[in-house]
Amino acid sequence: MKLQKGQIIELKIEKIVYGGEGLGYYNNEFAMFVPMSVPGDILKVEIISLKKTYGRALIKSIISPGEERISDLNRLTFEDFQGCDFGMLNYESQLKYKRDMVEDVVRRIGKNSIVNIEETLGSPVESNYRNKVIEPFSLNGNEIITGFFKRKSHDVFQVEDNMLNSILGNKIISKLKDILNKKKISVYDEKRHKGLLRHVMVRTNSFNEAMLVLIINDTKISENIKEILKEVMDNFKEVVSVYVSLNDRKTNVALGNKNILICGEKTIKEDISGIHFNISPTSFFQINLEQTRRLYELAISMFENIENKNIVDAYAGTGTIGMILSKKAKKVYSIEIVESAVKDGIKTAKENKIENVEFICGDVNQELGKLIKAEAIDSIILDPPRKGIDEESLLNISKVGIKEIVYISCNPSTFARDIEILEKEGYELVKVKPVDMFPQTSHIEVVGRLIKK
Ligand SMILES: C[S@@+](CC[C@H](N)C(=O)[O-])C[C@H]1O[C@@H](n2cnc3c(N)ncnc32)[C@H](O)[C@@H]1O
Repeated sequence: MKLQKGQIIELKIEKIVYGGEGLGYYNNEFAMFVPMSVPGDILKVEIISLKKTYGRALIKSIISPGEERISDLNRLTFEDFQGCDFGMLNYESQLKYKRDMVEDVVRRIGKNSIVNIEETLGSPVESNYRNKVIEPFSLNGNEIITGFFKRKSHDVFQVEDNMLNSILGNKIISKLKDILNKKKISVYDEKRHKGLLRHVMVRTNSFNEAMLVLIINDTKISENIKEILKEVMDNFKEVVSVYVSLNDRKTNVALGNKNILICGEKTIKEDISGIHFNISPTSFFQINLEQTRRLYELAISMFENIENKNIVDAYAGTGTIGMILSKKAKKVYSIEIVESAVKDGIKTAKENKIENVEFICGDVNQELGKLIKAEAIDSIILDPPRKGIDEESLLNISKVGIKEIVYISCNPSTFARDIEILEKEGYELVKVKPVDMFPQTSHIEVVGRLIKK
């Protein structure tokens, strides 16, 4: 029988593939990918798309659950459980499949069949770990809501007490929504490019403090909006910093170019390794604090010896790794493209009396080549965004013969691609450790050590 979109079929899930979806074969031959499914599941699924050789389907009901499925089946909405596309798996299995995904890309894309992929380092905190929450506004009838975009769409679904967000973040957003609903503020409609409320962002820290950023489609801030934000601040002594971000562009990027402090502090603080870091609204900061401490410790332990070494921290963010390294290294050069992050880093270095870190504000693709030609660099740590590293930068590192590289990546595919380039240049990948920064999701961080042969 020819399959059709909308058809409901029975399917047994065989495995989880890279990207996190389950895979089953209809009639033992036609590949069907199913989000939030678990190997061993026998399911009723509805086909939502069909290609020549494969299709995608959503779970309608579970006939018999796979062994690794969590017992609380009621928690699941089947399509996308609170943005937790691995929320249906028990935690141990999440770690196992994440390791397998890293192995898959290192072997397939990185063409490395030798290196041992270690077990995933699990997170000590499995829920409510996000110290940054950013949610789009939407309307449900007349009610202002915030939440998640449905898969492959811009429709928003609301989640009460989201299980990834910090608990304080959830409370602040909930209060803000109450006030906005009372005041009947308009919500941004991206098709018409009209309406005010675009996103809300809340950063929280380990001192139980919060930064609130309201992102609006406007070029100025009305008194009404200022009053609303002050009311939120009056309700939460934890809120130490309030911003409005003006974003009147037609864009998917949440934060605008102008971020205006309404009240409180310019930055929120966080402590890692006894250093108090400063974080502005637009600066990158790792979202799972407890696991970040372990990630940094692991990455730094992968250097053979940092004492008296000159080290580059490329893609430095607010300078976290570089400043921890600077406790033992001779000198650290931190390269970062976002100006606010560099400013935060310079402020942190000053406040913590760190004098052997030099910040370079610019694009790694240009600045790294210049720096390593000018200075004798012993080692480098790379922590790029998802798209990975420009090939020219990798070739530059190799040309000057830097002996050891520690590479942190939040995207194993681009990590594997870059590793292959470095291996062709005479580097050997000697250690790979997946680190779970994002429990309940299929995202996985990976740290690798490379040495020049
Ligand atoms: C994954 S974050 C890592 C930040 C930092 N190492 C940390 O752990 O907080 C990547 C950083 O690279 C920066 N970035 C992205 N593209 C860049 C480029 N071409 N040159 C320099 N920095 C870049 C981003 O702004 C972000 O701060």
